[in-house]
Amino acid sequence: MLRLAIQKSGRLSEDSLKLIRECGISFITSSLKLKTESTNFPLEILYLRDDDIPGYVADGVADIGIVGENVLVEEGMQHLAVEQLGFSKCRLSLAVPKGDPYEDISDLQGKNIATSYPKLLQAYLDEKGVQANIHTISGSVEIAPSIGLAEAICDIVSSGSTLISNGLREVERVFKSQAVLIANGGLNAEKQEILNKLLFRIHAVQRAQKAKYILLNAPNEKIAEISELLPGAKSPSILPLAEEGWSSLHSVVNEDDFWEIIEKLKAAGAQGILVVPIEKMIV
Ligand SMILES: Nc1ncnc2c1ncn2[C@@H]1O[C@H](COP(=O)(O)OP(=O)(O)OP(=O)(O)O)[C@@H](O)[C@H]1O
Ligand SMILES: O=P(O)(O)OC[C@H]1O[C@H](OP(=O)(O)OP(=O)(O)O)[C@H](O)[C@@H]1O
Ligand SMILES: [Mg+2]
Repeated sequence: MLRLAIQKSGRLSEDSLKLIRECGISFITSSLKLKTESTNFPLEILYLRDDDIPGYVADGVADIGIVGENVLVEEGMQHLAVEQLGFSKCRLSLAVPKGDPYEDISDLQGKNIATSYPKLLQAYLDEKGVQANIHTISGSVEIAPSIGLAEAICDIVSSGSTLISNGLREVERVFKSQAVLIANGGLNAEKQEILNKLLFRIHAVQRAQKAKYILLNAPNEKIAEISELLPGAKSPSILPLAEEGWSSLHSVVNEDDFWEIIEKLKAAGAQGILVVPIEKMIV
């Protein structure tokens, strides 16, 4: 049985559980139970505070975990990282009160900065050759300037709405983060095999998230031109339609460029274009 540590409640929780479920792994959740076993995969899930996850994985209390890269690097545990998971994307940024005449990082020389990430911030300031006083606080960092605790803050930003609500302006991006899967380096062969199976499923889910299945109708004389626009997994499937002289083409397109491809397909004579999500994708 492999032990997975995930955040009990917070910004990582929902998507961590969603990923495990999309891998076809079933388990029963209850807000009171801090440990559950999957009913169809050799996995036990521990629900923890995110800050504790890297330490537990390093000590072998948990075998694997899901945590933000910001926490992992802050705790000096980046060697545990297995791979990025593509959710809980955010950045660690410096911000000052919006009326502050900030021009560049040298304006923070000798200032007080409140943060929950003193090591990441110190590394950034060192790199820029700036000396400042770092005040470590564990939460509600955005309040610090308005209560006279610091002239600037360094905290997690995603949409930026918390900064705006607190009259702050983002001035420097210190670190880019997303959720990452971490693992203990000394897993035995049995646990490593379970992890490999889990990774195989995660990759199938991730590939599917980036891809769309596309179906369209085209006159036969346009098939070659349209096929060129549809790289697909190999090459498009072509099926004859009941109507003479027409075919249906099926393929896979990348989410990032499908709008552009669709414009080109229409211009090339494609009709009845359908784009549908893919649940799993194995190559
Ligand atoms: N607004 C956000 N958007 C996207 N990701 C975020 C956001 N805020 C934080 N994160 C990411 O999610 C992780 C967990 O954030 P959260 O705010 O839930 O942590 P926390 O309050 O320290 O939780 P815990 O109670 O488990 O200690 C952060 O370390 C960061 O990687
Ligand atoms: O840029 P935004 O989209 O506004 O997000 C940023 C906020 O999100 C996180 O806090 P969260 O809401 O998770 O609360 P917390 O302080 O309890 O961690 C983070 O600490 C910021 O305060
Ligand atoms: Mg925390």
